[in-house]
Order: sequence, then C-alpha cells, then structure tokens
Amino acid sequence: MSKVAVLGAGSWGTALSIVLADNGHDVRLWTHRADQADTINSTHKNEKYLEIMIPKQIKAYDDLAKAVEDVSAVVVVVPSSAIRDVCAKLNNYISSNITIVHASKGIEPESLKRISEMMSEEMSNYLYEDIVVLSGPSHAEEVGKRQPTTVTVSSLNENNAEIIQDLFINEAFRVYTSPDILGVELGGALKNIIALGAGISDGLGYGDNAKAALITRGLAEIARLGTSLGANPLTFLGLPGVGDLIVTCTSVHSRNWRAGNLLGKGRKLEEVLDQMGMVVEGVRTTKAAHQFAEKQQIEMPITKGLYNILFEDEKPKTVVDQLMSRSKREEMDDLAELLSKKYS
Ligand SMILES: NC(=O)C1=CN([C@@H]2O[C@H](COP(=O)(O)OP(=O)(O)OC[C@H]3O[C@@H](n4cnc5c(N)ncnc54)[C@H](O)[C@@H]3O)[C@@H](O)[C@H]2O)C=CC1
Ligand SMILES: O=C(CO)COP(=O)(O)O
Repeated sequence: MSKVAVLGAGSWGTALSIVLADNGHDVRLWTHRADQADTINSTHKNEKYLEIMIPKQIKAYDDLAKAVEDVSAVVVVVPSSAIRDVCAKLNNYISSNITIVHASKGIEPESLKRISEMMSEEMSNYLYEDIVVLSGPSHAEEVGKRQPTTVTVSSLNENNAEIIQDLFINEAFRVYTSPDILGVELGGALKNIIALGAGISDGLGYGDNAKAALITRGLAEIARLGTSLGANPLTFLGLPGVGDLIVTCTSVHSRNWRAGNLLGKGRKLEEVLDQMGMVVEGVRTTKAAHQFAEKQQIEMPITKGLYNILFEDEKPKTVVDQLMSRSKREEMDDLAELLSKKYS
C-alpha cells in the first residue's frame, strides 16, 4: 500500500482517487476549496463533479503541505490553466524521490508548452525526464462506476512509468506503458479540438457521416502536428490517439462534445462555458494549436475552422461549407510521406 496525493478534486481527480482507493492505497484528495474538502469528508460525495459515493479511505485536504506529507506519489489533475500555479506551490513541499504523474490534457497558448513541460519549468526539484503522463479514453463518470477502461502511461523514465502502471492497474482499469510522452500528451490534448467540432456537427443536425469524417480527418491533423514535433505516428493509432478521439467525439459525458453541441445549436461561447461549470480544455488548446500551425505552416483546416468559430465569431455552418469546398487533394499524401520518412 502506498500513500498517494491527488491534486485537483474535479471529476477526473475524484475518479482516479477511487481507482487508487480500490487498489488499497491511502489517498489524499487535495482541493483548493476548504468547503469542498469539508463536504467530501463529511458526506463522502463530490456531487457537482461525480454522482457516486466516494470510498471512506479517501480523505480530502485543503492544505497542500499536509496532503503531500510522506507520500510516495503525486497525481496532478487540475485544468491545464492551473498547472503552473499548482506545481509552483507543490515544488515547496516535494523532493525528487516522489513519483509525479499528471492526468490533465492541454497545451498552453503563446508558449505552446505541453503539461509536462510546464510542470518541469515550475518544479526546480524535478526533472522533465522523470514526469509521467496518464492519458487515454477514460471518462470519469464510467471510471467512477468501475466500468472497463484502458489508459496509457508514458515517461522518458521507464521505471517511473512502471511505478504508475502498478499503482493504478486493476481488473477494471487496464494500464499500458509507452515511451512516447510527446505523442501521448499531444494526442490527449488535440483530440479535444476535434471533439468540439464533433459536437458542433451534431448540434447543426449533421449525421454520422460528418462525424466519421471529422474523426478521421481530425486524426490526420493530430498526426501532422504531432509528427512535426517528433512524436511516433503509431501513438496516434493507439489509446491516447484514436482511442481518446473516438470516446470524446461520441460520448455524452464529454464536456468538449457537449460544449460544441451547444455552439452548433447557436449558443454563444461565454454562455456555453458558464453553463458547463467544468473545464472545456478544447477551447484553450484550439488557440494553442492554431498558433502553432500558423507559426510552423502546418495544414490544420479543422483546427483553423474551430478557431474562427471560437475566437472570430464565425458561424459554424460557414466553416462547414468552407471545409467541404476546399481544393481537391489526395487523401494520404503528406501522411504517407511522414510515415515513410519515419520507417524508411
Ligand atoms: N473528466 C474526465 O473524464 C477527464 C478529464 N481529464 C482532464 O483532467 C483535467 C481536469 O479535469 P476535470 O477533473 O474533469 O475538471 P473539472 O472541471 O471537473 O474540475 C476541475 C477541478 O480543478 C479545480 N481547480 C481549478 N483551478 C484550480 C487551481 N488554480 N488550483 C487548484 N484547483 C483548481 C476546480 O476547483 C475543480 O475541482 C483536465 O485537463 C481534463 O482534460 C482527463 C481525462 C478524463
Ligand atoms: O479526456 C476525456 C476522456 O478521455 C474527457 O473529455 P472531456 O474533457 O471532453 O469530458
């Protein structure tokens, strides 16, 4: 049994705490809100985020120093916009012998950094090489109910990835490892852009053909950006790639899909985000990916269309018309070239 701190008591932090508690670990769930910690400890519920009873061995804390005291592992699972703030504070209390994994999904606009890069910049006590990511098709609502789920953990430090694999794996939560942290983080972050698009498509009243097209051509965009940075293209065919893309584009649990759906029905972004009350990572990541694509001249027409809807007030229907009337091309031209470069 290990002592583990989970930082971030939203849907995903709560669900991951339940997996850890089921595995017999002593779990400290940290929230920055004292009232939420009190409610979790007295009612064993976190109703705003997950409609499920929380095992009694999960103790909530609002004091970060106490939450991470004597732990052997820390799971960081706050929204990407809070990563720097939380990790800068965490740096005051941890040493390099603690294994750190994050389960957040996003890319920072302007800096275009991934979560593990932001974390290592904020944690002088910690090396980028040692950080682990956990990602894959895994909605909190289903994980909380112990429904079969598969994820991938990745780190440049193989030993750390295996420590995290052992910590989480059980008969309902199967954990694979991968050495490609770049691909695993990018797959998890970029699929949220396409999920917003899939929600918009459904909100406009389009059918399964349109959604299948978005998923497939979205995967091409993810692979194009990812491989340009050095990710293994095969990672995007695995759980953190197409697996997560499918679940987020097709599940009613997805906040990105739900936000997109409301946008497709004509609602304004601010109104939609207010109504969601939970993080919709795809909005921020669309901005970052669009900035990256412009800077590096990478063709990402779906991402550009999404950017125009979210930040330039373009009508969703206009964007669909633009995507459908692009000039003719061969389906696999640049992707085939990327694959042949990697494996020739
Ligand atoms: N919900 C899910 O099924 C999954 C979520 N994720 C990722 O996990 C991350 C967190 O998502 P959720 O838990 O779903 O979000 P959520 O919206 O359910 O909860 C976010 C939590 O973070 C807390 N928070 C916000 N700002 C904070 C700050 N500055 N300091 C400390 N805590 C802060 C909020 O109070 C809230 O408890 C996101 O990057 C998301 O993409 C990944 C896989 C599955
Ligand atoms: O990443 C997720 C599932 O794997 C969660 O997606 P949403 O943030 O869209 O709910």
